[in-house]
Amino acid sequence: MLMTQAKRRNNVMTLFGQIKFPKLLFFGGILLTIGGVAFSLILPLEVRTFVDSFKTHFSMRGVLLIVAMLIGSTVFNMGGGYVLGIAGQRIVSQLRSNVSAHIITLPVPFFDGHRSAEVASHVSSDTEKINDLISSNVSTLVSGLLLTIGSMVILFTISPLLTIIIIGALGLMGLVIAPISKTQSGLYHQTQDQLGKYNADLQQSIAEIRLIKTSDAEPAMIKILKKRIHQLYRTNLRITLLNALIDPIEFTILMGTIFFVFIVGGAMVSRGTITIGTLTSFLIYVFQVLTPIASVGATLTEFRAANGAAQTLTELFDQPGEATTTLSDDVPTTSSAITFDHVNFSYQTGDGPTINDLSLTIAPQKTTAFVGPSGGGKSTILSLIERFYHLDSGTITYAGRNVQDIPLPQWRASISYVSQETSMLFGTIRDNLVFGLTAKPDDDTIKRALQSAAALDFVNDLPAGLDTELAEQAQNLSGGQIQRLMIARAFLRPAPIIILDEATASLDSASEQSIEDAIERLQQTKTIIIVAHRLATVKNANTIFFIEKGAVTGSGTHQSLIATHPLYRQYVEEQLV
Ligand SMILES: Nc1ncnc2c1ncn2[C@@H]1O[C@H](COP(=O)(O)OP(=O)(O)OP(=O)(O)O)[C@@H](O)[C@H]1O
Repeated sequence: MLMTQAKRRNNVMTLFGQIKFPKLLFFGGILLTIGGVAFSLILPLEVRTFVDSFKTHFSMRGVLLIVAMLIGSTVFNMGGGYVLGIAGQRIVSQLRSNVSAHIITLPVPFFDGHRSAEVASHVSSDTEKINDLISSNVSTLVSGLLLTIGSMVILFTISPLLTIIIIGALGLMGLVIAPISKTQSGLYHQTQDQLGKYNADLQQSIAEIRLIKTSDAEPAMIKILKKRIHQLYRTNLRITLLNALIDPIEFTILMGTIFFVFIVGGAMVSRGTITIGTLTSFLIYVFQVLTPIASVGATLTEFRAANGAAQTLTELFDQPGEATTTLSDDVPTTSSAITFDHVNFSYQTGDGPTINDLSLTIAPQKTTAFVGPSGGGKSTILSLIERFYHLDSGTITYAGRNVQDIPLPQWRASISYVSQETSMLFGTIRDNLVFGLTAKPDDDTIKRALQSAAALDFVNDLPAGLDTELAEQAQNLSGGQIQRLMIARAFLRPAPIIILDEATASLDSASEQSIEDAIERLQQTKTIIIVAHRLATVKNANTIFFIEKGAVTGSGTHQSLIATHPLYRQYVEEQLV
């Protein structure tokens, strides 16, 4: 299951609360279906008159009336099905767009706890299940229900005894099918989860294909995938078994009932209680009632499948998203100090605190660096500045104002973030450089940013320049080239704070030097925050904080730390800085 807590409620109806329900289309479709049902209900009465007229004459008028009713019922049912289908598509497309938008607003901790491909698989396949339900099954259910009620009323006026036989058959059908359909529903939910896990593993293996090959892990990965496929196969086998049971059971009950009605009805005809026409019309009603009732089992199963799918989607909607107020002009343009005041923070993994009573000030229009042993909490400090996580206690202030009080979009717009991961999207180099910018810069501005990031030369050398399409994960560029593009992207954002998290790790020394020069120029107007393992990258920083176990164990310039911090000095000696 995507989320752990299953709730007792009608998930499909809860899900409809998330959208603007297309009432006009829905009720229009139902009205047309009712029209179709009305024709189907009158038809057997006309057949009765027609059959009974055989004794005296052959009624051509009767034939024409029956044909007209058949056409009427077909046209109305088609119209009803089509209009309800449109309503279904509207609902599903709204659901898809709402759930996609909601996922994008979910906070970072949600993604720490869920595999992205699993979530994506749920969203696409679960909405498809709702689509199946609305576009095909709602009209079947509505017409089946109306036809059954209408037919039963008419049947009762024709022959209460025969009607009781049919009610008995219906009860039997319900008793047999209800438990099967309930089991099927649970199994459908299970397959959705298993499919999600299989998709996640498959996507991960494709994304990490180089790692798999270099680790000689093909057999192990194939084994994992086969295990997932086997689980899915076993669940689907159980569904297949239940499907195989349902149809013959329904057919036997249907045929048995018709045979029984024939016997009892035949006896009534021979005694003269009813006419042959009445028996014929009765049998047509029986078909009309039992056929939808037989498919009610399948429809209910589909409804349960959709309900299972809807459960995952409602749970997804229940996850609170981050505030996404629209960006106003209130974006800070000048730099101010960022101050951590007794900040404590732990990840939800329960591994204890990652940041311990951290107090420090990042000076405006200066370069501040964080260094220290791996796992010490440097990237976490950056995530806290970005407000990816909530603090356990303490405050982070900007210009004396608690950053929690600054609207999130405004705060994020104040920061250009270059992460350790090579974050490039599909599209051209230009698309990637201007990603997220509301005012699209012209080519000259883009080229200046590329120049500052020491990326202009290689972009110019590409066959299509700025319009070069990037492969998945930008595999057609080198690690250093991607990093330079990410830095250029940060330079293009009009943000007063620039965060570089190991952003220059894969650069050659010439590129690194030109980026250091660019940073020095930027520092006149912006606050630069750098995390780096290579001390050569940070030795010119105005302040360096040495972070160990989530706390500052030393701070100052490169020279002062060499003098005061033995571990820093040891790093310097090891790295020959
Ligand atoms: N998303 C996360 N969920 C749970 N724990 C995390 C998460 N990110 C980091 N941690 C843990 O928090 C601790 C600090 O990690 P962090 O990445 O901040 O360290 P770092 O100093 O930046 O390390 P490095 O220099 O290796 O990048 C580590 O123990 C890490 O395992």
